[in-house]
Amino acid sequence: MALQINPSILSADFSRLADEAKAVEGADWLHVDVMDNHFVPNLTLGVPVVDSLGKATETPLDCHLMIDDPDRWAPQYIEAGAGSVTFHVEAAAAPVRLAREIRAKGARASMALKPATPIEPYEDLLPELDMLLVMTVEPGFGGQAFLDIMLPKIRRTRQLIDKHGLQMWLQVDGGVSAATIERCAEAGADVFVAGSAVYGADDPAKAVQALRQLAEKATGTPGT
Ligand SMILES: O=C(CO)[C@@H](O)[C@H](O)COP(=O)(O)O
Repeated sequence: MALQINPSILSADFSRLADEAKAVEGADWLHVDVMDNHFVPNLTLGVPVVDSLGKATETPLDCHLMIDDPDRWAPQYIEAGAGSVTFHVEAAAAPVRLAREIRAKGARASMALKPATPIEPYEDLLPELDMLLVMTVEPGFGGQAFLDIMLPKIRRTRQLIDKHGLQMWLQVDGGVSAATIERCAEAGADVFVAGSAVYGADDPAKAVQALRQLAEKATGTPGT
């Protein structure tokens, strides 16, 4: 299991996005939070910004769609350069069809669960996915406190992935920091999104390295 750290640009300075993306080169993916002010009560960015960001950095883009109607919009994010597209199961009309379409267009297909959405009803969908995202805050804003009560869901998701012998990744997002990443890693997460813990640090690249070391220490696993 390779551990990955994905800085979230939600906590970056939006007036200098290209520089902020370059500041974390060496991270595995750049996490891009797309919010529409309908699925979540916040508005961030859309397809044209993803298109520009992809041209400004070598780091692949991990686009997290916190939007209504991802079935309609996801393909446009792939065309704009996203290497991984996460849709929320609570918003998707046809999650299996959407995951297959994302893969067919050449991106990694990922599905997210809000804190109150259980994993168990979606066990049979796991083989259709390259990553499952367990939200560890209510989606919508950076800088929120990590929800400890999500640790059992992370553990149960890891057990289901292993039970089916899948190679898919298990991502956590929200409140991930030096204080919480080890618990997430011990519970079985292998992809860690961190916004304020990276962009709130004096040196974002060093913060990425420090988080990686903590996750590796917790699992005894070398990262990528
Ligand atoms: O999706 C979201 C919030 O909805 C996240 O990606 C946040 O951007 C993470 O920020 P921190 O909690 O790490 O500050």
